[in-house]
Amino acid sequence: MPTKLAALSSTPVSAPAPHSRLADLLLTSDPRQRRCLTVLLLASLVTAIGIALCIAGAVLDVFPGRDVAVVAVLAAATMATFFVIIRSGVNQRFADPTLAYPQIIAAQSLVAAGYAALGPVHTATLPLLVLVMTFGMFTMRAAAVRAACIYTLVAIGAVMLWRSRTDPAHYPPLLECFNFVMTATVLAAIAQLSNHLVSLRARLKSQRLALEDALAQIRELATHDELTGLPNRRHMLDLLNEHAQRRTRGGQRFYVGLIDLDHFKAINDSYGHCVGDEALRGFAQQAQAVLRTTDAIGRWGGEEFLLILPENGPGEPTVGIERLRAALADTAVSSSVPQLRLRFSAGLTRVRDGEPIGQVIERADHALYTAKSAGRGRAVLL
Ligand SMILES: Nc1nc2c(ncn2[C@@H]2O[C@H](COP(=O)(O)OP(=O)(O)OP(=O)(O)O)[C@@H](O)[C@H]2O)c(=O)[nH]1
Repeated sequence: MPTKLAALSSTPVSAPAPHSRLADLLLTSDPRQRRCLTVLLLASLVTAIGIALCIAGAVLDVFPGRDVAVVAVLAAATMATFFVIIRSGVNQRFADPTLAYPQIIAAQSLVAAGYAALGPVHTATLPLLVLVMTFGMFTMRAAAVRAACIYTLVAIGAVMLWRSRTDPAHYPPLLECFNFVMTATVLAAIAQLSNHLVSLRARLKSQRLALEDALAQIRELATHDELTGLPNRRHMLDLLNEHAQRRTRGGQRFYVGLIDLDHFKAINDSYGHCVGDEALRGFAQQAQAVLRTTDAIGRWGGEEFLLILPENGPGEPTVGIERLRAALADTAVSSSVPQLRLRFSAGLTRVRDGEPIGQVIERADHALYTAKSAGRGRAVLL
């Protein structure tokens, strides 16, 4: 399309700070991977604190150190494995790259193992079951949260039953029954809450999409003419200023042109306003098809259009305009009035270095007036 004149400014990009380089190295620069790894690191921090407490408990002889050490090593190995899988990008091969479900299942299995190993202080692990499910609630589907809750209940129930039989001194059966019922109640509440959370997430997502749509529409309306779809006057002024600024930094020279459709009032008067609108759309389509992709055309107002034509080596700037004139002589711009042909006059001028844009437009307008006075259907270069 000949409306694309944007060239990237050469703003220097500053080097990232050392801490951000370290964060990129550890967590990658991909925002999604980063989110997964950040959650995993948070879970690892909780695990590390748990392991530190276990070491302290074992040193103080609060519970048997050997079993707890096995669970601690397993926990550290599990976290490290998930970190490697996500950091290396292997997780991208799975349907859910967050790996939330396998992580939750692994974490709950470790908590259940910790429950079995911690003897006299085993109930301290129960809040961890809730914490792990809370991690899952924010990312998993409601069905996956339900399945994870059921798995957790079965795993912890089996451990409670096993330990109340093998070590009733530290796992009194009655206390275990109480723990089991309480755990089941909390997990059921979490499963229920996750339903609300999922519908809330869905609502937020659809609101975000609607907002993005509205924003895109507003942006389009602010910069484009509704009838022809061409850039509007304000956008063309922005493009003109961009070109002028680029020129001061050694960019291309350029011409500015004004096109005015000839006897357009007569089209409206003879065939009606709708045909007039159709003709304006037809003109815009032809102009976009015929002009160079480096040229820009926008609706300046009514039946007047503004052109920006970068100078690509020696040659007449009117070549593109004459190509457009020839194309319009051959093209029907209204389906209801197929014999209707558009003619136009054009005024062109070369932008002088450092010249205010208003002055350039005034000169182009003067050139256009000269073309009109000279009998229309022509281009004048001033
Ligand atoms: N259908 C339609 N007509 C428009 C629109 N904007 C401006 N016009 C019409 O364009 C016509 C311009 O008329 P004039 O300024 O007299 O120009 P002209 O008839 O083209 O005559 P010359 O420019 O001297 O050749 C007016 O009748 C406006 O109503 C539009 O969006 N749609």
